Amino acid sequence: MRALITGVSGFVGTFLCEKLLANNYEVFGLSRTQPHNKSITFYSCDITDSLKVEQVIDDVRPDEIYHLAGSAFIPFSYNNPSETYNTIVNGTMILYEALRKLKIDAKILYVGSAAVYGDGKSIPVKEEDLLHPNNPYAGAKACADIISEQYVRTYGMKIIRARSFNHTGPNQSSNYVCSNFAKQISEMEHNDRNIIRVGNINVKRDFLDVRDVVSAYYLLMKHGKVGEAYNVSSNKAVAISEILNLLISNSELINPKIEVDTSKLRKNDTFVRLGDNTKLKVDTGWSPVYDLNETMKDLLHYWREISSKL
Ligand SMILES: C[C@H]1O[C@H](OP(=O)(O)OP(=O)(O)OC[C@H]2O[C@@H](n3cnc4c(=O)[nH]c(N)nc43)[C@H](O)[C@@H]2O)[C@@H](O)[C@@H](O)C1=O
Repeated sequence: MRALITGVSGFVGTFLCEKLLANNYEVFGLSRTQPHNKSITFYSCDITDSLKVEQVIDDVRPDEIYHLAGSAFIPFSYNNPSETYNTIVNGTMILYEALRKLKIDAKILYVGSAAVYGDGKSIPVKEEDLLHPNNPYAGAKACADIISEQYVRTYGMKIIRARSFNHTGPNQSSNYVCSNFAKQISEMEHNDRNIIRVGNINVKRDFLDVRDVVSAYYLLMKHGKVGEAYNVSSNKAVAISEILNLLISNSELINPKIEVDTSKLRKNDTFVRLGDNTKLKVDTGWSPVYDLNETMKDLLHYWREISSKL
């Protein structure tokens, strides 16, 4: 089986690559930056470069495509809406058009985001709920989600949509909340600083371990229904303050000070993001195996290794 991962060098792409290799796939990857795994065939390519994307698809002729490429950090999108829409919306169109033009009938997992729901009316949100994007990233993901459905209905392309909720784990960029706190804490274990800088820690998020997320993508590709959207979520909402407490309780810190850094506060931050994962479980048999405390321990371990080398 030949699988192409767009955005292969990113946080999730790296874990997905390992998962597919472990399942005897021939893995091909496309990204702007070099991948961690050297045993794949890698193409240095920007997803918005239509000519190059077409060449890659023609060369690889994949059976499966996991479409992960595109920026994922919501605050970046506030100041860079055009770039965000370009990589996510245009990038998705370029991929689908290359496949259509070359008549390649690959199965595709479009990796979208739960951010598309915004502050939805129902909690937990279900796939049939309306999309209410409240930032450029969420708007772009909503557009690409709709384009994906349209390409199934119009051209019969075999696209399954994932709507992924927050995820974390070792190797994640410190842009994201869990990784940011774990990094600060691991550094504080080695220096005299006693203040953790935070944004809004009253909001609630539905977190999965990245390793459970890639298992969901693997199973969705196998058993997900073409044309359908699936929440990839834990079904549990946790306050960011609870995440912080969990990390502190697994650390050597005693009563660190928590200080709000106003530059980390966001306009229109979604208050509660919680997803119903029944459809994913029923259609694919997926079930998460990592509990949040285990994930936080692994994340702390990852940052301690880095801090100890500084
Ligand atoms: C589903 C969705 O999930 C992710 O988007 P996100 O929810 O914005 O993720 P995050 O880790 O940046 O923030 C989570 C929450 O935590 C609050 N928060 C408090 N204090 C800090 C803090 O110090 N840093 C950060 N980053 N956030 C903080 C922050 O205000 C926000 O409410 C992406 O993967 C995205 O690609 C995606 O698709």
